[in-house]
Amino acid sequence: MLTENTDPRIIIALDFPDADSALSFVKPLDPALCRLKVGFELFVAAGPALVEALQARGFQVFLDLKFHDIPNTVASACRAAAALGVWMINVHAGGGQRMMEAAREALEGGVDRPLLIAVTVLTSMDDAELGACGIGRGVDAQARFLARLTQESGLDGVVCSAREAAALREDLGAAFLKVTPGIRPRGSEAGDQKRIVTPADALRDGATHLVIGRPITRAQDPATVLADIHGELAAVMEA
Ligand SMILES: O=C(O)c1cc(=O)[nH]c(=O)n1[C@@H]1O[C@H](COP(=O)(O)O)[C@@H](O)[C@H]1O
Repeated sequence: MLTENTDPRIIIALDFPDADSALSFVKPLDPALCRLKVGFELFVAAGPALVEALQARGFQVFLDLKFHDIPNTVASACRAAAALGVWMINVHAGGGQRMMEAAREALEGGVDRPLLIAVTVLTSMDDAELGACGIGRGVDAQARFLARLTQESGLDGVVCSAREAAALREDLGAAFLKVTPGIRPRGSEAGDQKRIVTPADALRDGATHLVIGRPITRAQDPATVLADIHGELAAVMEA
């Protein structure tokens, strides 16, 4: 049997409308082979009870609520998220250094505190879209800039595209987490993602965790797609 008991680097994005569909989806999945990401849609619909139900089934949960507000509000939200016993939480790096430091300080001293990471530039954006928001330096430079700010604020890592992972490994080291959505196995549809990368290339370029949603959640046989991706990653690690 395929196992990766220590630190499954694949995080499945559970973008489902309600608890029942999420729980029936995870039934055939092995918690040794993946973690689960609960985002806005599912958390708004199903709340902390769903997070607890997933944890009771043995899964570690990344609560992806991308907090972005004044420092005091974000710190309180992070404290509330940590109380759920989740594995990872996130904020937007664009909230600034004081906001990120407040988030980190809110988690200090907790037993088994969640990992805290910050979103740099969304993987759905390209240079043109970023430029239209008034940021003309381009996606690569902006992601590097915000990742450095995140490290200086004392966080554990960033959410970025795997396209930026190699540069961030160079800038900030291999241990700084690079959690990469926009992963697309060869032949799967990009959807709304602009900066996509295959699982093998992401790992090769220094992604520490791969967030994968629709290519697994919309597959006919999700457990087989997950096993195939593990096979692709194992080949990179053995090479
Ligand atoms: O923070 C995230 O997880 C995130 C950041 C980002 O820049 N891009 C991004 O796609 N995500 C999330 O990653 C998941 C990607 O899902 P798929 O595009 O279906 O693989 C979604 O749940 C997004 O909310």
